[in-house]
Amino acid sequence: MATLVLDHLNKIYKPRGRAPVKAVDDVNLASADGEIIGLLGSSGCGKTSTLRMIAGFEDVSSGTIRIGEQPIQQTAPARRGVAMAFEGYALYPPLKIEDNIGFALLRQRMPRAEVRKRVRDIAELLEIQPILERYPPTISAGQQQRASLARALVRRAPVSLLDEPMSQLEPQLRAILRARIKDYLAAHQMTTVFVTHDQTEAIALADRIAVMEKGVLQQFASPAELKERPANLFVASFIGEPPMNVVQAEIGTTRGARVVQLFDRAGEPSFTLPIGGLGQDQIPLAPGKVILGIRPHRITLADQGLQGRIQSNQWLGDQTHLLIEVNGIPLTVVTHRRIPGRIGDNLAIEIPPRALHLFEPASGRALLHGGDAVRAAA
Ligand SMILES: Nc1ncnc2c1ncn2[C@@H]1O[C@H](COP(=O)(O)OP(=O)(O)OP(=O)(O)O)[C@@H](O)[C@H]1O
Repeated sequence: MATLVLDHLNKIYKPRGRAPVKAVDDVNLASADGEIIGLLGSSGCGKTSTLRMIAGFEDVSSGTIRIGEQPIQQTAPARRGVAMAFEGYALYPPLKIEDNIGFALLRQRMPRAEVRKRVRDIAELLEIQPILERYPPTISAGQQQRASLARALVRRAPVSLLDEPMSQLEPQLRAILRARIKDYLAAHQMTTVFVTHDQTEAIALADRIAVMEKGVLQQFASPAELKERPANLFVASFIGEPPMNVVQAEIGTTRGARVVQLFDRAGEPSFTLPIGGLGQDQIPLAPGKVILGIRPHRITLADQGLQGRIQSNQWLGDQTHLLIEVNGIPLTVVTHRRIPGRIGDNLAIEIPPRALHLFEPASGRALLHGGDAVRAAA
């Protein structure tokens, strides 16, 4: 167990004959001891480059990486106290899976019997006991991936790095292993960074998630915080399934009361929502254009309220996803009830103040989270 710190970390690739690529842009991040961190973002956002710099397989362009108090970017990969599970597995073909997994422990001169026990235990956890006697080229991609993961986890290194550790596994097995891996990491207090582009995986496994986009760390926070208090419109739209509703809007006043005026896709004024209680004391909300975010789960169905028309209605077994058009604005709504309405039927909704998130149009920066303002006013 150790802390991991990334301090103004940058990676610029300079491919021959092509323009330089800034893959990692001034990333700052500090883990707690034994913390599990998910690096989450879409393809090409710099997750793997960050992981490979920590492991020592990629040079740092500038900035510092520290494990504990120790800067490590000049230290050889094998001496960093880092164990990595590679996306491409990187198993040694001439060694049996058991020997692949135990290799680093034997090199540390751990007694053979102890290595064997540790390897057997991790193999059981990852359900690969039946292939321990086999060689890498003779097993499936999913088995190779679990062998590679076992080889990293068995070491209980100060820092473990896992690159898309379960991408080859079917969803059911992935969900089971996720829970077991989380237990294992917590039991051994293993500081871990794992890369994923799957937000369900990030939310299930991580204590905190670092959301990256275009090499820039957008927010580093707990899953709940990312949902309730997204730092900007990118995080707000990226985290949450189905994604947040995003509507052009304007803060104004109607008959002395503060409201947010929503606009439809053609830029025509649609309906207004009262926001009298939000941010009244702090007054962070000057009149003017904003982007309004509304989480689908926070919209409620009501007997009376905003009148809408159903555009789609899907029951997914445990929740209903509705698309409801309210005066030219389509809104996704999620409810855990089964809703009988058909396409074209009328349905009324309510959008409580705590459902609202307001963002600055130019920068996307969050201005106000309705939940915070409602809590502050209570
Ligand atoms: N060796 C390289 N030379 C030049 N550019 C590179 C190199 N490796 C990565 N890049 C570029 O750097 C950026 C970040 O790549 P990186 O692999 O870190 O992203 P990622 O988030 O891990 O993506 P993915 O999820 O697809 O693996 C991308 O634009 C990529 O094309």
